[in-house]
Amino acid sequence: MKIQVPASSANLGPGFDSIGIAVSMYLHLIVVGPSNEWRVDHQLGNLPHDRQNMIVKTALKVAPDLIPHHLKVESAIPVTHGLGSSSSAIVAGIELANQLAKLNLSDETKVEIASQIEGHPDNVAPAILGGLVVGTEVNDHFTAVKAPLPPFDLVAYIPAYNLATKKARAALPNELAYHQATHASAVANTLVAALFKPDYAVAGELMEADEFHEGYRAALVPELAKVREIAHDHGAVATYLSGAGPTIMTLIAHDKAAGLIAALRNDHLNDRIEVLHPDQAGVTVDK
Ligand SMILES: Nc1ncnc2c1ncn2[C@@H]1O[C@H](COP(=O)(O)OP(=O)(O)OP(=O)(O)O)[C@@H](O)[C@H]1O
Ligand SMILES: N[C@@H](CCO)C(=O)O
Repeated sequence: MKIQVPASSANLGPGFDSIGIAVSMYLHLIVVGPSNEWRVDHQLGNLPHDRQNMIVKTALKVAPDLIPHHLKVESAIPVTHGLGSSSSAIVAGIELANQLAKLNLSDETKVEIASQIEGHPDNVAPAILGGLVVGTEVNDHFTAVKAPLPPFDLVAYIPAYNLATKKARAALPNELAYHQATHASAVANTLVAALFKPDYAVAGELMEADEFHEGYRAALVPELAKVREIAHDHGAVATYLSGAGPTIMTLIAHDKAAGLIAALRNDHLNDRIEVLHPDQAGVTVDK
């Protein structure tokens, strides 16, 4: 059995902790078979190979009586880079439990469980449902609503350095002044309206008008301003900090992506670049 989970790009500017899009970069979890102990083969650096691995821990949270299995993880999603690697691992763990214990979980239940574990739905909901998703917690449960799929390429500029979500969240203030909070929220509300209409000229402007997090994180990702400036010159829809960073995501028409990449290279922005597409399927299982 093979479980496929997409990476995801959260926030899209002001949609902090609530908006995210699934993208065409994948984690594959291969279930080799039952084993004496949990064993996770992977080439993802220092992550655990035993039951301490986040995928196994999540599966056991959902189905505590699962017998140990030998698993293989093949993932193109860089860890601690703002492409939702932890969410993809959590979603893989939930689906592993779902399949092995035959739980028949609904998408809504998977979103609820994953959001409870991750704390917010912006990465896990698109990783489960696919596409562009807006969600939040209210009255002790999570709600996620799918928006129209943006018809753009997503050019991911992926700096080599890691940026743990914990560190990027520590850069945020504890409080926002009332007038600032209401304005930041109004920008986000209008962005959501534009994404559902859809009106991508309006959405693009609002995606770059975040007041919740990007300003506080700018010093941690110095490339953001430069990439955004070059993207403007090449007709991009918008550039934003993907999740907690350091990946910088640019939404751009397919026929303009190559010109943007050439310009980034010309300006000595030499890090890894991936041209991604929205993933529509979310988590899938190949039995
Ligand atoms: N394939 C994986 N298997 C097991 N654990 C993983 C895997 N990928 C990520 N993790 C766990 O998730 C942690 C990284 O989570 P973190 O939230 O800091 O980064 P991210 O999810 O890549 O970025 P962001 O949330 O900003 O998109 C790792 O340190 C590890 O504990
Ligand atoms: N919304 C989250 C995404 C990473 O978990 C953040 O920006 O911190």
